[in-house]
Amino acid sequence: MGRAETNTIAAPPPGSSLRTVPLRPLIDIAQPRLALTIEVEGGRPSGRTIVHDGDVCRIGTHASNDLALDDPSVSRFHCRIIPDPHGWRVEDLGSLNGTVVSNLRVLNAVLPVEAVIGIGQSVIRIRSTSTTDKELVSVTPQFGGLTGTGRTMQKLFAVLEKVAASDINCFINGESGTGKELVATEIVQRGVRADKPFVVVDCGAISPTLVESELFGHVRGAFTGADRDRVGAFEAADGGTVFLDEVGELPLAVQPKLLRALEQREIRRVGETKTRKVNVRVISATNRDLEREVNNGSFREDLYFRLAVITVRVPRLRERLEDLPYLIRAFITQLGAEHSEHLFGPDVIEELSRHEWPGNVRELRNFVERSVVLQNSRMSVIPPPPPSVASGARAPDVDVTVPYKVAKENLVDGFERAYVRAVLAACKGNLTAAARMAGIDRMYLHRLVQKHATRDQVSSPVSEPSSAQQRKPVE
Ligand SMILES: Nc1ncnc2c1ncn2[C@@H]1O[C@H](COP(=O)(O)OP(=O)(O)OP(=O)(O)O)[C@@H](O)[C@H]1O
Repeated sequence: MGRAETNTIAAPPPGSSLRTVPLRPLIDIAQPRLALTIEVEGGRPSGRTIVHDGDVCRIGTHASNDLALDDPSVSRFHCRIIPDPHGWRVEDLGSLNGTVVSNLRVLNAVLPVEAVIGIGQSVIRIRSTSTTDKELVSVTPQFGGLTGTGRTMQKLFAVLEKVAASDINCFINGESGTGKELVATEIVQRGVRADKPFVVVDCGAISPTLVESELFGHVRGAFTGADRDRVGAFEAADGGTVFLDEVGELPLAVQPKLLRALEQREIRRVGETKTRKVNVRVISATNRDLEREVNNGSFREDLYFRLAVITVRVPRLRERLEDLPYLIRAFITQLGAEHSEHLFGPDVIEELSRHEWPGNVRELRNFVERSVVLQNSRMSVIPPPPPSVASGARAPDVDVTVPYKVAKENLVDGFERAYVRAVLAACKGNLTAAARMAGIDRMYLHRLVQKHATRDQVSSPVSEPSSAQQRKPVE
């Protein structure tokens, strides 16, 4: 099992299976390293060099970047360089003047070991290496409810330990199903506010007109249907923590009010003039690219910095395939299905490591559950992912003879109907499983189903286990 004990490679080593993975694996602590030499900065010759160890390297004019450039033609958050199974990848963040590699403007490109990139009037030479002090250290694959053995997850656990010990606002970024909510829960449970209220608000599952009331409450008569006073999430969590899930969905109109709550530590219920003091820690998460949204003006920069005093990035499952056997073992234990370990032999792990996992750990968990139930772990039993998880979705056709608002409503309507139908079909009509797969609140999915009357059209029987939902918008 020697090869199973290092995980600088992405895929689980050949021959690994649940029976053969060590309980305390070893990781190679050598870090990927970038040397960035700024040859030209804002049109002027420079020559300064910075060395960046580890994860994502962010470049732009804002001081919070790993490489902050003095160049007015560079965007605040211009691009980032990300470690990737093929080396390093440069990703443009919707910058105004673009990112150029080998005379080509690129949105997303894998870099050679040595590359020159042009952004604005700056030129940066990038060389990738890795730190030389290789050493193998033993790691615990578990951090509370989070399983992860690879270098990225072990680094994440170390960061979470520090974030939990502090009381600052924290922003969690990662694709859907990577474990952001679990990360938030670990931070809270290990922090000083562990025994205080923890209120979850799923900003993506609330109608935009109701978000303000969900966050800050309202008084009777504030709007049609407000027939009694209502406490919002911030008041309900006083002394504790508010978790703003899908914070990227927060309407622009509500953003200044959230900023005020964070800066002044006071809120105002909708329909009321007096303010109320609150003492709340805010943890927020999104699978959207907030730096890109700041660049294009759909998310306020000042709010972003208030929320993201520290940013925690949760890696995609694809970036940490060495964790597959450990995750599967954890899910099997949670299911009490140890008798099904035989379903995940080396050939199955090998097959799973070739899958893209667009739904990340949630998709893997669903797969393990289904495999245990069906006693079949072949990939062919995985239904195709619902439409939203495809990242490179094609831009829709637009009809400019229809007013913008109507065209948008029609489009959203069609998307909702298609999504609900696909996710229910994928989960054989099980509403709770479908809500979990879609990453939305079950009640919200239920409302969508009613709105589009889609459930009747799903051929499989609908089952609704009575298990309580873990995540609800505040009541
Ligand atoms: N590292 C992990 N170890 C064990 N289980 C995990 C891990 N990451 C995610 N999961 C499981 O995967 C599922 C999805 O996790 P979670 O809801 O935290 O993801 P998320 O990133 O918040 O998703 P979304 O953005 O769609 O809300 C949950 O069942 C969770 O328990």
